[in-house]
Amino acid sequence: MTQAPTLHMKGSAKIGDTLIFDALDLTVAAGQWTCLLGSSGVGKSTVLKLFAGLAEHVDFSGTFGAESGPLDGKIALMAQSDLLLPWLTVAQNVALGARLRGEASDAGKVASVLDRVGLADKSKSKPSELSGGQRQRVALARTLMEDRPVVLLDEPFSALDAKNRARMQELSAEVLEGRTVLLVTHDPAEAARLGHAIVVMTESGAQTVTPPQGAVPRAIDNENVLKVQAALLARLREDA
Ligand SMILES: Nc1ncnc2c1ncn2[C@@H]1O[C@H](COP(=O)(O)OP(=O)(O)OP(=O)(O)O)[C@@H](O)[C@H]1O
Repeated sequence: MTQAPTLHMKGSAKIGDTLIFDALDLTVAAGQWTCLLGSSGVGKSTVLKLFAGLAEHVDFSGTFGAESGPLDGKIALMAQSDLLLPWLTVAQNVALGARLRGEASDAGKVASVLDRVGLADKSKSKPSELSGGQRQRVALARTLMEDRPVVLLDEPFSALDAKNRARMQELSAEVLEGRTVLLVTHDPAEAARLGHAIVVMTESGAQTVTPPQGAVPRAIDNENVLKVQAALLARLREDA
């Protein structure tokens, strides 16, 4: 894998005549998890789409990118909607990246990743035969298949039950260790568990919140994790 870069974004974004965010100054440190929270509609997904080069509809003024050079081919994005292709099986959807690049897919790796997300028995199913949480785990598996130094995750665990959410957080932290990860989440507990850095986005910028100490994923019942979770929830309620 190429060295994981630091990302930055500084500026404002409009869609048509509507200002989406202003004076944003965001740094996503190399090889770490940065968790981005904030009210619905404040522009979190727009930030991810800008980094991924998928925001043609957005009028951005400012600078963004990696200090080390172009991001082309370095990013894996897991979007909010799962974007599974309905005519492909689960295994074929997980292998889609390789297929789109005209490469042979690694069947062993696909089987292993599906096993780790708990869907080994669904590999031949079509997306329409899955629950919402199962579909989200297929989309996560597809993202984890990609060997990219930058990984952008837009509410990747939002549809999961509590047990699977904890498991998928742990799996993602393990598989994505050393990569630059920007995770959009509405869940203060998730941010306190996974964030090396925690950023709350508002219409007028971004404020950092000090994360708990310790390696990620942190224990859910750790006293400092619970304290940061509570402080973060209070902070988010101020913006509501
Ligand atoms: N294609 C589009 N055309 C017009 N407006 C858009 C488009 N995409 C997003 N928006 C608007 O831009 C704003 C920011 O959207 P974005 O999806 O980035 O917010 P978000 O913070 O990720 O929200 P949520 O937490 O609800 O997912 C919203 O007001 C949304 O309505």
